[in-house]
Amino acid sequence: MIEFQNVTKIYDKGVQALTNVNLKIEKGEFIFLVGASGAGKSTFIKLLLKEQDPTNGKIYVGGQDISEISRRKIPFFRRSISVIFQDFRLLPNKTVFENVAFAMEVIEASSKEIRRQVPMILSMVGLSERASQYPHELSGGERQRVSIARAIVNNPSILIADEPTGNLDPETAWEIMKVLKSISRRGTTIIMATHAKDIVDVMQQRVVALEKGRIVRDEQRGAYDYEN
Ligand SMILES: Nc1ncnc2c1ncn2[C@@H]1O[C@H](COP(=O)(O)OP(=O)(O)OP(=O)(O)O)[C@@H](O)[C@H]1O
Repeated sequence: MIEFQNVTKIYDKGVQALTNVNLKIEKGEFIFLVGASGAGKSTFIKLLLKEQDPTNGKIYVGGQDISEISRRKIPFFRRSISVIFQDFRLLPNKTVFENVAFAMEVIEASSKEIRRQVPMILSMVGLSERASQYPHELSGGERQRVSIARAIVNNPSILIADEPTGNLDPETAWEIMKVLKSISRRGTTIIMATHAKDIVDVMQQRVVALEKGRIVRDEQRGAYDYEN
């Protein structure tokens, strides 16, 4: 469902962030993207989201060459891929319910659909009791669960998690991993960029390692295998 074919990205000023990257990711896979700072993880994610264009090579998502998506269709494309971040990025003046509902309002879902869908997703991430609270009234783990709820409420086929446990203590990080795993079991493809060695080692998922812009390792049930 995702395929990088010989993808190279050279930024202005000549920085070569990715070199001849070839990678196939099937629907529903859970992948850890690892590598030292500057190895090219964020570039990989930006190319996949079509925030940047590759200098060379092709990227296919759901069988479509994403370089051929017209400007007009980019918003629809972006709906199929959601992202969560280390710093949650919630709207501070909206409640938990409203933060999640907002993602549906943006795509013009009806209020009936919103009333049906948001409670269901909040229950999935274990936040039913927190619906009317504001982000500042929540723990870090709860905030990340809100951001996950918001990311999946419109049923994306791909969820990108960019260092999602980076701001969380180990126990809370594991709670978030359980939530991500349960989402992946529903068929959502998950790509998680991370430096969290413990998590990668215990989860035993596919590990793709980047080093200086090249894929140096791609293992099923892999380990982190790096010094942080
Ligand atoms: N917009 C840009 N313009 C020029 N160079 C860039 C740009 N973005 C990233 N780079 C460079 O490309 C290389 C890869 O960076 P990238 O952000 O993809 O790495 P990363 O693996 O995500 O690192 P981190 O773990 O620190 O987030 C680095 O050398 C970086 O300095």
